[in-house]
Amino acid sequence: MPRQTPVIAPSILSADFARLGEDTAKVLAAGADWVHFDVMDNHYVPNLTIGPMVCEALRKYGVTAPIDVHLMVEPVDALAASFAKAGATYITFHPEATRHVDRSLQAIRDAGCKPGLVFNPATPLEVLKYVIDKVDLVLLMSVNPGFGGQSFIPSALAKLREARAIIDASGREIRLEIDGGVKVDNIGEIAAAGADSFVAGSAIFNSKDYAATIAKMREAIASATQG
Ligand SMILES: O=C(CO)[C@H](O)[C@H](O)COP(=O)(O)O
Repeated sequence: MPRQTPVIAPSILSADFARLGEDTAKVLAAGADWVHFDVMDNHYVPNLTIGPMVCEALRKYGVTAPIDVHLMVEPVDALAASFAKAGATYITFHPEATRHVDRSLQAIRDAGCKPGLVFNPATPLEVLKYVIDKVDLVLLMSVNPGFGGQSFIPSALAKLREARAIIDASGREIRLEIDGGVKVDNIGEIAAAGADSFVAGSAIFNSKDYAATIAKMREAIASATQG
């Protein structure tokens, strides 16, 4: 199956929360494809961020791009349902944060969203083989979740190759996303390892020129994967 068109998904965890609508619109106007929306509950991860009301507010502000909600919460189901109502496009969660992974995935699809699973750096991909027909997105964490601005964990490259083989063998169109420490200077090797969707927070929002940074990321992906 041909590789899906690369997607750049800036993590608004690194945006200016005092001007979230404006900063989100600015990064989309600069060429970003999706909005990556990190939800932290100070329980599953040691940090606290934003919930469904903020997702709904971004929709009301005029954001029409896909909103890629990454739930770092436990339990999962009630918040996933609220995010579906709030305008989420993708909703991903960590398999260890829910008792019934298959049921949680199905509930997200039944609510009209695209479901996905997220794997921490030391979490094996084993569960994927049982639910591969129910996921539209596989997200590999290349940092331990909870904070932006951490360094990329190199073992994520081998795990990307492993996930890519599982996805290709499924014959389904499933996106393979990477999150954590993604920068202009490593995004090429990350793409070559099999990722097609790239979350980047600090690399984009801490740069002076969002458009130039996103363009450099796209160039690095293209030169690492074409030919
Ligand atoms: O989920 C996350 C942390 O849990 C963030 O999306 C991720 O770390 C992105 O930030 P950066 O690109 O700065 O590493």
